[in-house]
Amino acid sequence: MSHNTNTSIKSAPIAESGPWAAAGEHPNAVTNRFYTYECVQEIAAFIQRLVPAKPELAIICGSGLGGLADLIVDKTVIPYSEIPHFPRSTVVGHRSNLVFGTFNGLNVVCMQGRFHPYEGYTTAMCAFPVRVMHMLGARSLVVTCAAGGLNKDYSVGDIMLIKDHLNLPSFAGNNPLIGHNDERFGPRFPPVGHAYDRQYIMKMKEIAAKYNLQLREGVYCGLGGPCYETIAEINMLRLLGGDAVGMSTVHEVTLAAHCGFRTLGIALITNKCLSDYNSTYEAVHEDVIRISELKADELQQLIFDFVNVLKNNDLENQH
Ligand SMILES: O=P(O)(O)O[C@H]1O[C@H](CO)[C@@H](O)[C@H]1O
Ligand code: HPA
Repeated sequence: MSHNTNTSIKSAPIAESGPWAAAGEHPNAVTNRFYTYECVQEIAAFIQRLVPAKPELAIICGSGLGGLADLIVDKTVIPYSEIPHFPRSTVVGHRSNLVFGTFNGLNVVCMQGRFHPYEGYTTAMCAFPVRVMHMLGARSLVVTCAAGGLNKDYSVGDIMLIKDHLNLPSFAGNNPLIGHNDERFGPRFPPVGHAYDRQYIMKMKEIAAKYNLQLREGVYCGLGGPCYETIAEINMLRLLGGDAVGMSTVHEVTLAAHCGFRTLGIALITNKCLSDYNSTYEAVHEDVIRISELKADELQQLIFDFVNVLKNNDLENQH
């Protein structure tokens, strides 16, 4: 009896790679769950051979917001599939390219497509490109995402600057920094209370004011997904102080804070989170993409102008 059980486990190494990986059919068929410092170095060296110019700003594009990368000039586009050890984006609205070039005159690296835990990647795998971009030389990060509006004052299409986050997977022991800490990346116990740079937030508000645009400022709740929230969960997140909810960003910003990035987080409110049991509305990804694409120009303009702040070094406490 026990012999048979062992035999069947051996022939289907689920813990290693999953049955789909054995068949080689699933895009997430990855077995390496951790990226060592040496692995990040290998990836950075590979990229540097293709793109010698040092990026100063890293940008991560959220769902439906990848059009920003198309505005980069003198571009080098490296598909994730051509970068050693890189995962692939599998979600509609996320392309799978690392794009280098200049944006408003500044050297940038842009993730045109991100990775989410619900795609089957660990949070460490989802976030590790942040370390690659840091190793390439970037010290400022702009993270964008689509999010549901928990705050009842918010409307669809609002742009929310993220002032803080609730990393809910981390509450359940799912933090990208779990495991061996390589001090070359950052400290074992990193502070994250100021993960979202206050000066960047203030500068972005000033920029928006020039366009008579009122930006929201709030707390982003990061969940694992892929289900949108139940009504009870929406009510709970509101009680916890959440203003917007999504399935990304928090693990990326955690690694960014760990390695010392200054980060600006921008959430586009693509749908309202309704807590009325009589309402028939449900969030759907098609709406998320549609609203993101509708508002992309506005967001791109704000980030374009924000680059002037970085170029002119128009900041205090630059570290
Ligand atoms: O956070 P981004 O990648 O913008 O995407 C958001 O949109 C998807 C749900 O519609 C989820 O992946 C959620 O996190
Ligand atoms: N919930 C979670 N993630 C999201 C949502 C939402 O309502 N909208 C866009 N991404």
